[in-house]
Amino acid sequence: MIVKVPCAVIEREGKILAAQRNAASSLPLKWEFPGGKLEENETEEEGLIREIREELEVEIRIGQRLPLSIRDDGWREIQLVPFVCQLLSFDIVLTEHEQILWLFPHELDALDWAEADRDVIESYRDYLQKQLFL
Ligand SMILES: Nc1nc2c([nH]c(=O)n2[C@H]2C[C@H](O)[C@@H](COP(=O)(O)OP(=O)(O)OP(=O)(O)O)O2)c(=O)[nH]1
Repeated sequence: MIVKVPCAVIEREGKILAAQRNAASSLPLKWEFPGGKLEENETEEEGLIREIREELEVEIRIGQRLPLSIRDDGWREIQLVPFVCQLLSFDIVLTEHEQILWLFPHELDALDWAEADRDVIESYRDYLQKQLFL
């Protein structure tokens, strides 16, 4: 079974939003990019906008799609689909996460990320590097 999970690399003033999963979830207290599994007949973008509304109660604008990061759970393959995003509203309310942090790209490594997210961080840094030469 393949499970697609769009997630948001949300940028603001050069920092990125990192979110800590709650203690009762799968991957308890691991850090992740907010997002979640798609519902039936949803596009990746629709699902991501819905999940961010549910989890953070804010609106986003979706930008560049980054490469998939795949994690094999044994019984399912999680395909993390990261998108670089901007906030369109700013009053974040946490409904599911333990906490969030805004960190500069070089600070991200210090957190205990969900395994699949390490590749996302790498892809994001590659993306930033390319932006410099546009
Ligand atoms: N949203 C999100 N999920 C991630 C990331 N990295 C990562 O391995 N995952 C995993 C955790 C979950 O197993 C799945 C996302 O599922 P979800 O957020 O919609 O719901 P869930 O905790 O109820 O999922 P589940 O494992 O209980 O099925 O993807 C990430 O950066 N963001």
